[in-house]
Amino acid sequence: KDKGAAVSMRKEVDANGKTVMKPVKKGVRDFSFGRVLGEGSYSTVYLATDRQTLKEYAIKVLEKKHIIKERKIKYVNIEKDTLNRLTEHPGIVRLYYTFQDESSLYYVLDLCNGGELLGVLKKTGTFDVECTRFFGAQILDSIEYMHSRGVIHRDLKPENVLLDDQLHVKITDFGTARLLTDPRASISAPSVDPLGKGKDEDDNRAASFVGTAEYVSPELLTNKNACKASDLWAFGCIIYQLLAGRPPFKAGSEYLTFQKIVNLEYEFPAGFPPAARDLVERCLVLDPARRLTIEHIKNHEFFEGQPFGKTLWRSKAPRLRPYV
Ligand SMILES: C[C@@H](Nc1nc2c(c3cc(-c4cn[nH]c4)ccc13)C(=O)N=C/C2=C\CC1CC1)C(C)(C)C
Repeated sequence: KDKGAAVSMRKEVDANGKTVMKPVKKGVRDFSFGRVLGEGSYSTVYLATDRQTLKEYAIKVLEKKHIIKERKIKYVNIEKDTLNRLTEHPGIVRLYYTFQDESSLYYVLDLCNGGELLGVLKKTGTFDVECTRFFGAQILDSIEYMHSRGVIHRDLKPENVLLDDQLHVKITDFGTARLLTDPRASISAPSVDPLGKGKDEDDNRAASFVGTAEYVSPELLTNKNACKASDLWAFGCIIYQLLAGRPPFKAGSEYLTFQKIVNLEYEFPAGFPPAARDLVERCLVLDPARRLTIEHIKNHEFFEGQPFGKTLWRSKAPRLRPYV
């Protein structure tokens, strides 16, 4: 049964003549579908307009046949459970409702008109310190919320950071997230797991899943277990990339990229801002237990004077300027 908030109600008379209100389930016919916004490996995201309210949404469509054939049912359920867990934060793309027809599943979500952060970065090449602080603070605030709800994203990268029409951040793509069974579980370092069996509900996925090469944390490559600190490794890679215009670890093949990561082989371009350099160096630490925590990052010199929490999400985006 699809959860998700029913938005409109209708009157019905029940068996003993009493008038009762019933939620009306939205369906495909309630939307007019527009252009394709993005294509995932198992999904297509369309622009869509609600015919009653004329409100615009993004609708992610997943083909049931394809999901079953590719044995991705677990990923689909993880994504939906994650989206249903992460409901009230401005930095997380919001799931309004879901429905299905005989061929597909439909998720009705926030429309992020600014597209992917990677796309915006490619236009200016790099971001200056002010822009990097603005986007970095929002990504960090969103990671803090995810972790507080027992969610590890595991595949954070500029393609998965979307922007709304105020250029505010919306984190997306939770199919590869790891849901901690006990949300209060503070897995700050990978659980020691000598038998490599994995401990929680997604142990076989934990063992098998690896994120996008350039942003994968060393612990995921060495002992297969991602932890909350893995998202902060990715955060360090993203801060580096916003200022440098390219990720810190990039080689001709995935294998060579992995080698650079586990050997911590990267260097800063000349003129890289010193405070940002110090922050990145303290996030890109091989031992997850020694990596900066979210609290430390918020108090780091690079974010000096940067408001977090509600003020952050009300502030206007700075003009996008390259870091020259
Ligand atoms: C990362 C994702 N790309 C995208 N996912 C979403 C978009 C989105 C929008 C544009 C866009 C808008 N204007 N111009 C471009 C380009 C790519 C998008 C959106 O608006 N709302 C929710 C989305 C995703 C929700 C997520 C829970 C599944 C992939 C490539 C996987 C399809």
